[in-house]
Amino acid sequence: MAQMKNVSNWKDVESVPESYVFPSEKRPGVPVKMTIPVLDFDTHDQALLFQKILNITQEFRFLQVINHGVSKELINETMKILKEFHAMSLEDKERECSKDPDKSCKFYTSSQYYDNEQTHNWREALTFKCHPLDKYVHFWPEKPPKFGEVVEAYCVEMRNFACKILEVISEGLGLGRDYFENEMSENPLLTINHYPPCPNPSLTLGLFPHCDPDLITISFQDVNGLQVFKDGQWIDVDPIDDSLLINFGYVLEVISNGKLKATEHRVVTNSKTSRQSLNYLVFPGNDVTIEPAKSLIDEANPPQYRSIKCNVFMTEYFPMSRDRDVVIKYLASTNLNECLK
Ligand SMILES: O=C(O)CCC(=O)C(=O)O
Ligand SMILES: [Fe+2]
Repeated sequence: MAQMKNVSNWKDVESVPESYVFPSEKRPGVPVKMTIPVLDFDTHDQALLFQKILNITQEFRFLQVINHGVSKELINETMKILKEFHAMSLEDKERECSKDPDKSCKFYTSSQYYDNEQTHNWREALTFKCHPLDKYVHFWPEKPPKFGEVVEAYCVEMRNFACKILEVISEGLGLGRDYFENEMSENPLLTINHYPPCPNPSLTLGLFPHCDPDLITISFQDVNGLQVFKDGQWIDVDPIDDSLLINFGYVLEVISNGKLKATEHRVVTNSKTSRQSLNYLVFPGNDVTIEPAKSLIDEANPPQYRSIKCNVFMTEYFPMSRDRDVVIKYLASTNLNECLK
């Protein structure tokens, strides 16, 4: 059965297995092309930077950032080592990711809820906690050689960049410089998605539509496939060289009381080449209460979302339908049973 799950072993499969065929209304269709403006991060004018972030995300939902300060060589090396990881045998990958009984490092096909999915995603993923590094690195894969060295350096750079952009956002929202420091961003996760070539991309999705359940996600992709939902249409987010992509998650939407909305996105497959994305997801600590920031609330701006403990949201988000309307209703409502139906 494990072999059946592993799409990367399906190089010789000529047709898509039935459990990976999405119902017709959810299939990719024809995407719309649109150029997402580029955000140059190399500036000292933080207020202007925030204004640009607001303008771009309100219209295009994703930020495409250049001059982000993360070394191009390090990104390339990280991509290379992770491609080597994904090229290993299923047995090796599973063994390398099973060192922590608390599962801070996992390898899986489709999603972590494979057995409960109606349709599977055409992907496999490696995900692990990465802060503080010395708490988690010994649970990471040790193969291929240099995995730890390269990925540790990448996580340090990602954390630096995440702190910078969160500082711009918190200042811009009027929350002060350090609102997202410490426990608000203490639980980052690196997820590496691998999407093997698919014999019939018109029937499948690499990843179903969803918004991330975090503060922000910083991603790198070298092959097209990511799409964003905008004004009722799916738009291709084609990467430009060396840029990092940023999207907002539900936690930021709640804290900003809806000023910064979580971005609905999905991934389509292709028949020619495999695709890999590096995704650095910034989560608060488990015990943090997620709620609209008090300073953003007054009579004219009542809270749009309720207070919820981060670990409660995470436990209930993953088994929930990923439909944005369902999750928003859950976050806005006080009646849990009603939402989880
Ligand atoms: O693979 C991608 O480009 C996006 C991945 C993604 O959306 C996720 O892992 O949450
Ligand atoms: Fe995502």
